[in-house]
Amino acid sequence: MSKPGQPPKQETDRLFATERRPEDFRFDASVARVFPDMIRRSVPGYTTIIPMIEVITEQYVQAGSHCYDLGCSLGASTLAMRHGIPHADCTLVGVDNSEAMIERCEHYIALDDSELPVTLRCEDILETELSDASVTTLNFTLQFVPPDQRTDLLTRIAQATRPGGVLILSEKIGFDSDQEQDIQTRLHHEFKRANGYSDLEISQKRSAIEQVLIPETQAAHKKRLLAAGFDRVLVWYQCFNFVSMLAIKSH
Ligand SMILES: Nc1ncnc2c1ncn2[C@@H]1O[C@H](C[S@+](CC[C@H]([NH3+])C(=O)[O-])CC(=O)[O-])[C@@H](O)[C@H]1O
Ligand SMILES: O=C(O)C(=O)Cc1ccccc1
Repeated sequence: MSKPGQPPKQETDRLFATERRPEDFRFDASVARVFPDMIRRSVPGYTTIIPMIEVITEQYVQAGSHCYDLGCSLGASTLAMRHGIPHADCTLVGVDNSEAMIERCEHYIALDDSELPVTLRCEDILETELSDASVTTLNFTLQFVPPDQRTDLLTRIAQATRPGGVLILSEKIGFDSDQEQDIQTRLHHEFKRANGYSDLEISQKRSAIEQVLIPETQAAHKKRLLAAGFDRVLVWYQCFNFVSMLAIKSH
């Protein structure tokens, strides 16, 4: 790994460029090494969503509260939250169960010049302790949690959230209409092609994530967020089949 003060070495994502045996996608060391390049070239809107997480955090963070970034990977959303928190008495916690991600994330946090302390936990977000929260982020993480465990997690988040607090939830979504599903999937694949991915890379990645990234419709997400204890849910961003929602707990 890199020395303190130096950024971890980042590589271009070529993980699916040559023929591989079919295997489920995992957040291991080879993914962590290419992750900034992979997510920027694969998720339409990611480069807009990250700076907006700072703006939303600034709007909803409360003095003396806890802020959580669940599934923080290398800390892009964690750092956006950090820059949006003006209170020195807030606690910011990043959680990810991939050791390779957390290890590299520590370096990025150390290189950032904000003074707010960040606690990183290498833990399962289904088990991590949550309390007294004002802003929680699930930036493209819930999609990797098995669907039958999503309600429990969102209920725990809602219960831990103060009145007036929020959850920022970004997800790859699915559509009820097969026609819309086909159009949005095609546009997403065109986005990847425009970013230099080949047809082989697109199709091998698609097979690798099929069993681990389970999209749901926007309606299913809204319904679950309300059932979990949030009072208002709105979509603040959509690009093709990728959306970001804001779930708000009333005062
Ligand atoms: N049960 C779990 N417990 C803990 N971590 C988990 C779990 N399941 C998945 N993860 C972690 O969630 C992260 C999802 S990536 C988030 C991007 C980041 N938010 C960003 O804004 O750059 C999104 C993507 O790759 O599409 C990975 O680091 C997993 O290890
Ligand atoms: O690459 C894709 O096709 C995606 O749907 C997004 C993605 C981004 C990073 C890891 C897994 C999935």
